[in-house]
Amino acid sequence: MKLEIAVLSGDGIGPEVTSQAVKAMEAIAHRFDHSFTFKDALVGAIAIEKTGNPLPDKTLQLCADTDAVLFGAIGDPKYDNNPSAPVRPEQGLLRLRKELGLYANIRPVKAYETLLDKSPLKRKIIEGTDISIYRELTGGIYFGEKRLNDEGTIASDLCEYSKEEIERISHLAFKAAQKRRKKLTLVDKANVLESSRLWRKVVTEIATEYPDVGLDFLFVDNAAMQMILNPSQFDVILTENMFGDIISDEASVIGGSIGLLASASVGDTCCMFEPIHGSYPQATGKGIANPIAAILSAAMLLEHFDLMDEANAIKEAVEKALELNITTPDLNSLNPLTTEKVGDFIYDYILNPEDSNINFENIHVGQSTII
Ligand SMILES: NC(=O)c1ccc[n+]([C@@H]2O[C@H](COP(=O)([O-])OP(=O)(O)OC[C@H]3O[C@@H](n4cnc5c(N)ncnc54)[C@H](O)[C@@H]3O)[C@@H](O)[C@H]2O)c1
Ligand SMILES: CC(C)[C@H](C(=O)O)[C@@H](O)C(=O)O
Ligand SMILES: [Mg+2]
Repeated sequence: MKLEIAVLSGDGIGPEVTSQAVKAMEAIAHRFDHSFTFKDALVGAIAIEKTGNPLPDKTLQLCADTDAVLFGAIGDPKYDNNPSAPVRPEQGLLRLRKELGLYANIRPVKAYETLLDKSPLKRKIIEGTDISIYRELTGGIYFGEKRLNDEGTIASDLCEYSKEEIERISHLAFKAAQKRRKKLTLVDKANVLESSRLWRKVVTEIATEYPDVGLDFLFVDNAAMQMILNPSQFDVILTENMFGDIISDEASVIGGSIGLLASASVGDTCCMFEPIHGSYPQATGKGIANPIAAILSAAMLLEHFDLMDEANAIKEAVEKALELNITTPDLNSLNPLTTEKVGDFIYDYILNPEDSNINFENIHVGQSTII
């Protein structure tokens, strides 16, 4: 298959982890005889620095013209520490999602067998956890009208949803549940918010079209607690934009690191694949960022194009790396590897999964001098 992919590495650790994802895709192209072309473009703080715009027209055009977007991360303390900065890197990401119509953000959360003892949560609580979070991505409080009065003393962000916005992602979530364990949990705040009451009404109506899927509801505050107390009860979680942002970072604790959580953002015509983490500025250039979230985002890209064997080849390489403890310091404080070395191992394993010559011992040599 021929695919043209826009690569938006962004800021902080974005370029370090995205280059490992590109590398994994190059190994896939080689092994399965595909032609993947990668085209770099600016986004985020680096784009502001170079062009004054967090999402230059050229970048947006490239994303619209290519088959898929591989996104790294955006964000810089320069803007985080200056609340009144007139232009912000995050605006680039939000506009990109909106302009490409990426209304559904799918965030898988999994407790890997080999990492059960690395999570701060107890093994018996997280064992078997396999959740797919469907986060609405182009509506809600993120995109509602924002106001600040002239005195700068009163501010508001409008949380608005239309029936159509709720319907389109709900159908995707129900269809996903049908292929999984047939359970869908709507996470909302319907005891307080009018917008959540509309979500409940619309989702309840749509549920009649999917009689094989069990639907339940959970208030977001309770959901936050259940995620830690009993995460394996969840199958598909459907939720609005901000609740999905928050509970997915929380859910990343189950797997052991946010550096493992990938995502796919899809709409009717475009698609983008991004780790759920941010630009982790403290780690920039240190080689300590976990590249697996970015690499698994590339696997989600392949799945999107029905390249299932290819996606599985990436997932198997990742699982092998985790099994052999070939991981960055977030998962391996004693004998960590650099971002690049983890990427190298995954690259080699994709190319030669059967090759017993991949020297697992050597890969750890000299680590203390690298990190
Ligand atoms: N999609 C995105 O581009 C995105 C997402 C979240 C935050 N941000 C931006 O990133 C900047 C920093 O935000 P933040 O510190 O709140 O969130 P962050 O996700 O960048 O980092 C939070 C913590 O998560 C851990 N972490 C994150 N990525 C990791 C990785 N690959 N490997 C290992 N550990 C990892 C680190 O412990 C880090 O301190 C901000 O400017 C924010 O707006 C961007
Ligand atoms: C950086 C920010 C705008 C973004 C979001 O809130 O969607 C991030 O937290 C994410 O999860 O992708
Ligand atoms: Mg987030």
